[in-house]
Amino acid sequence: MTHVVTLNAGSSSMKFGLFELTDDDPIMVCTGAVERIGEPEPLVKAKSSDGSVLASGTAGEIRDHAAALDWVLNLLARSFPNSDVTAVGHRVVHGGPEIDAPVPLTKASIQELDKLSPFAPLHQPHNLAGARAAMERFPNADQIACFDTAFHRNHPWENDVFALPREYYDKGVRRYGFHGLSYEFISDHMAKTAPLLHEGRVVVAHLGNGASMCAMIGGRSVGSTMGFSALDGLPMGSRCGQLDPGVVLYLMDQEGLSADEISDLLFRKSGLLGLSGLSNDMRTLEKADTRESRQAISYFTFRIRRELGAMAAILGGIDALVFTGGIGENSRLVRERVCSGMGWLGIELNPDANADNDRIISTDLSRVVVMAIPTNEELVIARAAADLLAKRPRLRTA
Ligand SMILES: Nc1ncnc2c1ncn2[C@@H]1O[C@H](COP(=O)(O)OP(=O)(O)O)[C@@H](O)[C@H]1O
Ligand SMILES: CC(=O)OP(=O)(O)O
Ligand SMILES: [Mg+2]
Repeated sequence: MTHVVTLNAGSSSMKFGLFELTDDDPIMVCTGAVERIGEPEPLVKAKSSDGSVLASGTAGEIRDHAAALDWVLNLLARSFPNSDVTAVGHRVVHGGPEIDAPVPLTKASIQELDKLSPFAPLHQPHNLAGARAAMERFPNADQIACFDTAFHRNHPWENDVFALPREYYDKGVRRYGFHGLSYEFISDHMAKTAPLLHEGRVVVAHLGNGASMCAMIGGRSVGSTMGFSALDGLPMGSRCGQLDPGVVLYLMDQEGLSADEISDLLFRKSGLLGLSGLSNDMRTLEKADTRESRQAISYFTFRIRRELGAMAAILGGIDALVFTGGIGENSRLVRERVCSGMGWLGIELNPDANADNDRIISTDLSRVVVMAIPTNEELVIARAAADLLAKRPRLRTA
């Protein structure tokens, strides 16, 4: 039996999976995550497909993504010493303007992708560090990259450009869009479980530590709230979301901040963390219930409603709204706040279903079907690895 390891480094977490390759869909053997990386009480969890818990609770210090990766690889080696890992699939956040499908990784292609790190400093370096570490740890395995940007690559031109002189577009200053693996999972899942809705106009809100929304028609992206970098659109755990570029000029001219300082401010100190002065973590904010944490949540849900209205306008109405990501899958409060006052759009939330975290959380009479679907980026990565291996049994070139 052969296996695929999947690595998915988010901005605050490292998710992973071990999948058995079969002639059909890869079968999950184990999944888990290290969460709250770099915070005082990081969380670890891992369970195998038979339900047995391999790790759970708070871990000792996990200072950064490298330490998280060590933890993951040690757990896999300890718990599944006989697994035959033929491929490691990596979530790579940025693939640039051309790549619209998974690709095999080599040392040279990793170096090329590293050039995109400034566009996604919270992710790309960790994604590529994971690939380099996996090459050392699994020297005989193929390394495969699956890109967050790929799902959006065929979206319309209007959603691909900024109104800058055209030379910048040619240099790659475009609206890429992210969270594509999550959107692909939701699109596939809906195609199988709700084919009529899948054919229609769907808005997916991926609300995690990073957050974005995607407008889809027939399961394809036609718009994303995220743009050139993973900063734009919704406010996030520690990222500002949409910002008047004049603010950046002010920070440079009047406050004398350097590019590095502005980057640190916008990526790491803003969003829910900046507004609450407390935490980037929605669980902490919901519990804290201070004025600032309430305001941070209000701004978050306000911006989601605003973007939902904008997406409904470009789609000509919506048939389904899907919540996913750590907050979307779990926070009843956020879902309730987003849906309240959206009756004009045909959204009617069922409070009991929402409280129970059901799959469908709208009423039977709601014109828009509202759903909460756990995403599974790991499965999308494992499927891509399995497909590439099936097409070209020996991928590794360097
Ligand atoms: N039960 C819960 N209630 C509210 N928020 C939750 C819950 N579980 C997880 N979250 C939130 O989900 C976010 C992390 O989402 P996740 O998708 O795992 O992040 P990442 O972007 O790092 O992949 C955090 O803000 C966390 O507080
Ligand atoms: C692109 C992005 O923001 O990813 P994450 O939500 O995993 O931080
Ligand atoms: Mg994530």
